[in-house]
Amino acid sequence: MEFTSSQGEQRYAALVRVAAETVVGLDFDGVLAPIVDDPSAAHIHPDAGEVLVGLGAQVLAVAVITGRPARQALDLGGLEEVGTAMGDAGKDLYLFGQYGNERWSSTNRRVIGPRPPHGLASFEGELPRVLRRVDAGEAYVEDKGLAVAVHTRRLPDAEAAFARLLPELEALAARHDLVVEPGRSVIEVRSPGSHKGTAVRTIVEELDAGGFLFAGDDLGDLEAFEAVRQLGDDGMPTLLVASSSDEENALVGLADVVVPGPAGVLTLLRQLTEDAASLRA
Ligand SMILES: O=P(O)(O)OC[C@H]1O[C@H](O[C@H]2O[C@H](CO)[C@@H](O)[C@H](O)[C@H]2O)[C@H](O)[C@@H](O)[C@@H]1O
Repeated sequence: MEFTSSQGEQRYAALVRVAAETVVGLDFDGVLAPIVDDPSAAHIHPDAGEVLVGLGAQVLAVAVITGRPARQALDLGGLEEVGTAMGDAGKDLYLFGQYGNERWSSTNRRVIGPRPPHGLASFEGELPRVLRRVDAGEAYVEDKGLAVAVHTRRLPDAEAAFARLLPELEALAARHDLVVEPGRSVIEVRSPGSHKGTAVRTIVEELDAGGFLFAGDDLGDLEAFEAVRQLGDDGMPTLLVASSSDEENALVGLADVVVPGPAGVLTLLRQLTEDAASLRA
């Protein structure tokens, strides 16, 4: 792992000391699951389950905080099983789906969430015409129940299509009281209000956490980074981890540690597990 400064290294050491009170918050795509062309074909890294269960034994809790619908993340990640194994060891796995709009935990195994926002159905009705108008009629449209994600990754010139689409979708979303969440070759349209920073603050308060690690890779993780940085400014030991890629580096300059993709995230979490166990022994 590559610390971005000596302060980052000190933050890691401080977090190890409070591991038993620490919540580890993890994004899903790009952090636990490698990025693939087809969103429905994403899978959690093969080592993730074992790493998360080992980590769970050393920390207060593990929380997956994702833009995915909670049910989808549970299925693509095998997270029900991970939650069961953590539960057997007396620890909990938490899942915040759709940017904090949905919740699931290994103790309460139901996905809880709101109804779709007013305006989403009419937005979807107008979407095909807008896509065709900017020559993006072939974009993959992911219906997420509470949101819609327009993916450009599989279009011939994904970057140009993204640039043409963003202002159009911002305008259409605004007309339907919705907001856009741009990401890696994706523009998501959803209700305003909730974001990953809200999820971070919620779990800190609920569990009375004494430390926080968050790992992210994309623009949708910025609010979580801001929330964790605020916790750090207020005196809590924290660590911000950027899972790096060639396509998005917005988090790199804000992170304490930069790691190469999901494999790098898991290496760091293994190290944290070992260091926390050694200190406790
Ligand atoms: O918050 P996350 O867990 O990072 O979820 C954000 C979005 O991830 C998914 O899209 C991303 O991953 C796909 C599969 O690797 C990739 O094809 C796409 O280009 C990425 O943007 C997911 O499809 C979205 O619904 C999530 O909101």
